[in-house]
Amino acid sequence: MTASADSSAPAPGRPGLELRRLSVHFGSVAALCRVSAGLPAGQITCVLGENGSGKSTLVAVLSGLLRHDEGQLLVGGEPVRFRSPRQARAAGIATVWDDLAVAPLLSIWRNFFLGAEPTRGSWPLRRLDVDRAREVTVQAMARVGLPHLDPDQPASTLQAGARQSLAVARAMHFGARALVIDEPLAPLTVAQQTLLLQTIVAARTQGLAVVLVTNNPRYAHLVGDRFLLLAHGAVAGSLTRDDVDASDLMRLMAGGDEFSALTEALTALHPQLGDR
Ligand SMILES: Nc1ncnc2c1ncn2[C@@H]1O[C@H](COP(=O)(O)OP(=O)(O)OP(=O)(O)O)[C@@H](O)[C@H]1O
Repeated sequence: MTASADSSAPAPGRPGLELRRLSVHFGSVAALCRVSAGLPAGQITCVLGENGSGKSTLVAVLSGLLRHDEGQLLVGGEPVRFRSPRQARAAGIATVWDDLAVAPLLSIWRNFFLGAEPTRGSWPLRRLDVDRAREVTVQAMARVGLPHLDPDQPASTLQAGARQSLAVARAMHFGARALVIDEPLAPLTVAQQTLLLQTIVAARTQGLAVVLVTNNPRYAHLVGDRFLLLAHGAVAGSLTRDDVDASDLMRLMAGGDEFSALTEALTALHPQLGDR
């Protein structure tokens, strides 16, 4: 499997997420200002923008760390306002953080289940089904591009990229409807990036709504189906893969006036686009 976008039809999934005129303020600063966007199931939506454009704020809202103060976040068509990350997870939104919370000394399979281990037998003789846990972990990791993994290795032996894959495999196994990935800040090797992209594509193929926050347009263009461009907390463009190529995205990301001018030019070229 390559890291390029997979054109095969995604598996039918549950409805994705939608933002409707969603705003978040910090005092007088509008970190997000009336942002409307669909984040559909079975598609990878890349959120792009300069520093301070509102990307982290969007991740915080989706993952339940921050509450929006105006507008709506719809999950499967239902408006929600999360009070905690636990509520976001319960609604099926899995967030993969850069500084991923893995328990480094625990085995990979322990990290995979973290409190949801399979058991066998019935009470009072119920006990952990370690063989099953190992088997499920190996299968789930293979689905995201890491076959033949030793599930007994400590999670600390996984490299960056593979640690994100573990979190994604876990989210897919436990039935998440959406996956939010904040691009790793640490530089990844080409192999690590390829693995992460494979993992993201696997989640899309399983029908999850994938939201990938990145500063890297080339990276985004490799896998993205849709591109949500933020500038100063507002939507500066909402484009599909057919509307832009990698160099358009790169120029859009170049910043400042060029960013706005090119967004306007692209929007004019595609009158059906704009603030969707
Ligand atoms: N806790 C906060 N208190 C006050 N202002 C904040 C807070 N968090 C973010 N902001 C402001 O909200 C705006 C959006 O910030 P945000 O961190 O979401 O942008 P970003 O696109 O993620 O930037 P970066 O790529 O640098 O992380 C910025 O103007 C920022 O200064």
